[in-house]
Amino acid sequence: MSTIVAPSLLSADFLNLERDIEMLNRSEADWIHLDIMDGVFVPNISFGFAVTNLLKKISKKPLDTHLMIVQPEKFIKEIAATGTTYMNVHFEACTHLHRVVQQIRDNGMKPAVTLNPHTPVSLLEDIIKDVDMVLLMSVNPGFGGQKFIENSVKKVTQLKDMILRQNASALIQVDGGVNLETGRKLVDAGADALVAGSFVFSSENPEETIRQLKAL
Ligand SMILES: O=C(CO)[C@H](O)[C@H](O)COP(=O)(O)O
Ligand SMILES: [Fe+2]
Repeated sequence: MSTIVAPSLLSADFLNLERDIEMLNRSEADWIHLDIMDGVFVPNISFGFAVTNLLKKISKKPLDTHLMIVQPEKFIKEIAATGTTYMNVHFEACTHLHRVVQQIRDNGMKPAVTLNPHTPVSLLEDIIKDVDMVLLMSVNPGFGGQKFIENSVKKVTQLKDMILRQNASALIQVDGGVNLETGRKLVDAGADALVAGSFVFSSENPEETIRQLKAL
């Protein structure tokens, strides 16, 4: 299976969003990654439902929504209405993660849990069989274009071991500072899906960059 590639819209040109979505539609990208930030969980605010509700009209790719917000359970119905496939909630933002995961599934979406760089993979032992994907942050969430944290490669290996040991089926996704060099290390360690923002959108030929990431 080739690597799943989910370009992050955070680095797109917001004055030409339709043009960039059409480029992603033409490309080999598997999903479109949407970064929603609230200015509380992370020190930045990105875009909200006004944008995501328009995207479903023109995106031909499944949506992968990464919620960097406190109390994500408050917005499950609104997120479901955006037509997203994956709803990624942060482990650090959910007191009752098991309940949130169930509610996401009950609302027709695939639940995914996201870990900050400092959160140990071992904390997923009792939830791994209930989620469809784990998103490991390889930068501190909040901004695109940051430097990859090398310790993330070790976390992919640890997570892969846990998934195999428990006979679980969760995909491993990594987000932050992904390029061909860091992507190679992550895929070799067991990553199934890569998110890439600045590397894709600041390249001269984003479609070719997506193709190269998929070939890793
Ligand atoms: O979740 C995110 C930021 O919090 C983004 O998905 C991520 O940073 C992508 O940007 P880049 O590939 O430029 O690091
Ligand atoms: Fe993200």
